[in-house]
Parts: sequence; C-alpha cells; structure tokens
Amino acid sequence: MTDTPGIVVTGASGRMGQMLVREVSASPDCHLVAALEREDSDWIGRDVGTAMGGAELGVTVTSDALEAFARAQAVIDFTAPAATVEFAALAAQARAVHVIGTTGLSGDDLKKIDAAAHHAVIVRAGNMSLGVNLLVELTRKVSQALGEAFDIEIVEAHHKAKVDAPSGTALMLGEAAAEGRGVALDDVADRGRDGMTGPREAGAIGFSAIRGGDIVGEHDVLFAGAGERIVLRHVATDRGIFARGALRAALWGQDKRPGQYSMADVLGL
Ligand SMILES: NC(=O)C1=CN([C@@H]2O[C@H](COP(=O)(O)OP(=O)(O)OC[C@H]3O[C@@H](n4cnc5c(N)ncnc54)[C@H](O)[C@@H]3O)[C@@H](O)[C@H]2O)C=CC1
Ligand SMILES: O=C(O)C1=N[C@H](C(=O)O)C[C@H](O)C1
Repeated sequence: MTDTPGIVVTGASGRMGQMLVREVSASPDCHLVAALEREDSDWIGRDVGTAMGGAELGVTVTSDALEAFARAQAVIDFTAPAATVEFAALAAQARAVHVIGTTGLSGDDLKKIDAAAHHAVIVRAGNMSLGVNLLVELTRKVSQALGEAFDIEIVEAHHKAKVDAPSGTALMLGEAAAEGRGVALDDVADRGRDGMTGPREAGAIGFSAIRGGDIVGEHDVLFAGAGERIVLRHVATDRGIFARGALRAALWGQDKRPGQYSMADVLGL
C-alpha cells in the first residue's frame, strides 16, 4: 500500500482517459485506484494497462463510480456533460477532489456542479495546460488595453471527433476578452455567421470552429484594428499537457477547502 493520494480516472478508454492513466500510474506522487468506463464499454472487467495495449497495471476497469470514489482522494474526469454532473454529486459525497476537464457543459449542468462544490473541492477548466491559462491572462490584458477599437475574433481548430463547439478553451478566452472590456460575454458573443449577416456588430466577440483530422487543439485570439492586427496563439501538439495539468490540480486540491477553483488558482496566475 502507498500513502500517496489515490486517483480515479473516469472515461479511461477515451483519448484523455488513456493519457491520464499513463500519467497517474507513472507519477511517484499518487497512485491509480480505479479506472471507470460506461457499463456498456468492452473495457469493463479488463485490466486497464493491458486494455491500453501495455503492461498490466493491476486495476480492473469498472462502471461502479460510487464504490471507486469511496476509495479515492481525487477523481480526474474528462468524459461528457451528463456523466460529469453525476460524478460531481458522487465525488462530493465521497469528499474526493473532482478535477473536471469535460467541456460542453450547459448552464444547468454548471449549477449542479456549483451545488456539489459546497461539499468538496472542484477544479474545473476548459483547458488544463499552462500555456492556455497564460494565454487567458494575456487576452484579458490585451483586450483591456485595446478596447473596442479592435475587433476580437476567436478561432479554434480540433480533431474531427470533437462533439462541442465553440471549444471550452475558446469560451475561456472569450470570457477573458469580455472581462477585459468590462462586458458580459453572453451579451456580445457572435457564435455563428452564415448568409446575409450584415456588417460586424460593434463590440462583438466572434467565434469560429474548425474540425478535422487529428488536430489536438489550436486557438487564436485575433485583435483586428485599422491598419494592424495582433494574434495571440496557442498550439497543443500533445494531450499530455492537459493530463499533467489535471494531475497537478488533483494534488493541489488535497488540502483546500470545499469550493470551486480554476487552473489559474492551481497555477497561481
Ligand atoms: N479541459 C481540458 O484541458 C481538456 C478537455 N477535454 C474535454 O474532455 C472531454 C473528453 O475528451 P476526449 O477524451 O477527447 O473524449 P473521448 O470521447 O475520447 O473520451 C470520453 C470517454 O468518456 C467515457 N464516458 C462517457 N460517459 C461516461 C460515463 N457515464 N461513465 C464512464 N465513462 C464515460 C466514454 O466512454 C469515453 O471513453 C471532452 O469534453 C473534451 O472537450 C479534452 C482535452 C483537454
Ligand atoms: O476535445 C478536445 O480535444 C479538447 N477540448 C478542450 C476544449 O474544448 O477546449 C481542450 C483542448 O483544446 C482539447
């Protein structure tokens, strides 16, 4: 047995789940206590290491979230909105830190996550990488400095299997741009142009989404003025950046009071 924090990885067979199983099991600072999948997944009952095509890890994939969370100090969750809302309540019941990377959450989902955060630590971010969280801070500052004389457009590109748009990261960047201008994103977001749209609305923050191939994640924040443009860009080439950020958040959350935190809190930005 080890006295490092025990971690559950949800969505273990997914793109992020597999990356997280690798990071958690390789880390000397924690250990993998469970790997969770949907009950109809053909990974259920198999050793997660061999299911991933590697060495045995001694952890059998299960769909019993309550039992798994009861044995854990943290749950790292990159799945889908309905699953994440359910896991938030169960992780709170188990008093386990819940690190949420899942994007595409609705306003109603966020309210349920807020309720769970009264009882346990939740760290949630649409992007767990250091680079993007720095970009968020830069976006806020540049937006504040330039004001409405520069039009803001956020362009994101992801792999063809991504199911939500705009990406969680694009929305974080949009929130930061709106905060920089002292406005609410919901009042100024322009999330889809098609047909006779008319000229650009003054003060709008526009979003465009590209989907194709195996693009890990790319985000541009464009500030377009008269006679000049600034582009702030982040390019992810390896999902390990998200997994390492999530693991850092799970460990950081161990001695924190119940509440909802961001990656900016974790990174001290
Ligand atoms: N915040 C961040 O830094 C990042 C967030 N993401 C987000 O993470 C989420 C997952 O992304 P991917 O790994 O690419 O998707 P994926 O589709 O490859 O994996 C999702 C996994 O969750 C599993 N799952 C769904 N419902 C479940 C349930 N009730 N119980 C157990 N497992 C369940 C699925 O079976 C699947 O294996 C997406 O929302 C994505 O946008 C992805 C990368 C970075
Ligand atoms: O689905 C993905 O892949 C990613 N999702 C996150 C998002 O929606 O921003 C983070 C990253 O860009 C990869």
